[in-house]
Amino acid sequence: MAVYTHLGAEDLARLIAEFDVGSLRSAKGIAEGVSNSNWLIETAGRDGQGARFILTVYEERTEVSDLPFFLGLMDHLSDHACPVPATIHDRQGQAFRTLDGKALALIEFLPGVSVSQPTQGQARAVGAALARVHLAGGDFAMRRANTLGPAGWRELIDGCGAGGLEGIDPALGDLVRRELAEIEAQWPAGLPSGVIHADLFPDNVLMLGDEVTGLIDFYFACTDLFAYDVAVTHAAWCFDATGTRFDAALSAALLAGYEAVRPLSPAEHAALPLLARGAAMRFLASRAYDWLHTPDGALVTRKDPMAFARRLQFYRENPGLFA
Ligand SMILES: Nc1ncnc2c1ncn2[C@@H]1O[C@H](COP(=O)(O)OP(=O)(O)OP(=O)(O)O)[C@@H](O)[C@H]1O
Ligand SMILES: N[C@@H](CCO)C(=O)O
Repeated sequence: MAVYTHLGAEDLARLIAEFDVGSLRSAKGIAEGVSNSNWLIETAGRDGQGARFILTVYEERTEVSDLPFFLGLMDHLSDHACPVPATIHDRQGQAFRTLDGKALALIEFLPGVSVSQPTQGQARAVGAALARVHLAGGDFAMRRANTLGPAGWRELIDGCGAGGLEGIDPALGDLVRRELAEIEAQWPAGLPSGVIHADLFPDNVLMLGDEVTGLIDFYFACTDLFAYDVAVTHAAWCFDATGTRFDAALSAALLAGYEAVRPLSPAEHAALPLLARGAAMRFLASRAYDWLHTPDGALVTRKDPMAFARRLQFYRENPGLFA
């Protein structure tokens, strides 16, 4: 359950009074999510008709110094007609506050649910929404380096320690070392870049039918290659949860949706096979690290690194996939 911080009723009421959203009516902890603590907040609203918000308390994984980028980007994309929640600024105009040493933000509530078995129509809509984010980020002034690019993957893998990967699966160490070296050596330079989401998994997309109603969780967003973001989204959407079954129809729909809004250049197309191996490596590395470092008895469910080792192998064995 992802509510790591305890906030009493009085704390919450005092906190909500710092925003012009009406008085607190209810607050319920949200079980989904692993990084931060989230509550669904109901208030009287400015007009007394009721209003809903998400309250996020940022835990260790989110650097407070990155919040101006993340929250500024959400506001920017929301202003540019992307389905992204805006942040509610407090009465002093601040996008985030601190309480007991932790940063927190009040965020617009968006309707919709996260799908677990996407349809082609939904994959197409997600591709189009991603392309809109890439275009709308064009005049966002702030930059943030991708801390989970190739150098960050190597750090995570090194952090798994001698024999760590083999403890997860006997063949994992060899696969990762060989792939990491190849991906690093061939990583493309000079492709179009800008603001990317970098973690657009189904659980970070809210949908109603085929409509994308919310893109959330911008806490890995950064400045990097657009085509890498396409590859991340491809790896996240086009396989079953175990990474065993690739769905070619979802893949075609996702890419067609993206290209209907922002066509990929020939160089971006050519780079996709390698970028997809990189995307699989990114989640394999963070999941393997977490797998080995999450204490027994922790409240969060560890995510299976092998689901991305299988994707990595699939991308490696099918370089013609994006042709
Ligand atoms: N703006 C929003 N509108 C509606 N629901 C939201 C919104 N933001 C978050 N949620 C709900 O809260 C849940 C947890 O949010 P989120 O995924 O951002 O948590 P997290 O712990 O930061 O993420 P992660 O698990 O990816 O690290 C989501 O699955 C969604 O149900
Ligand atoms: N979306 C990621 C978690 C955030 O990095 C995963 O499924 O591993």
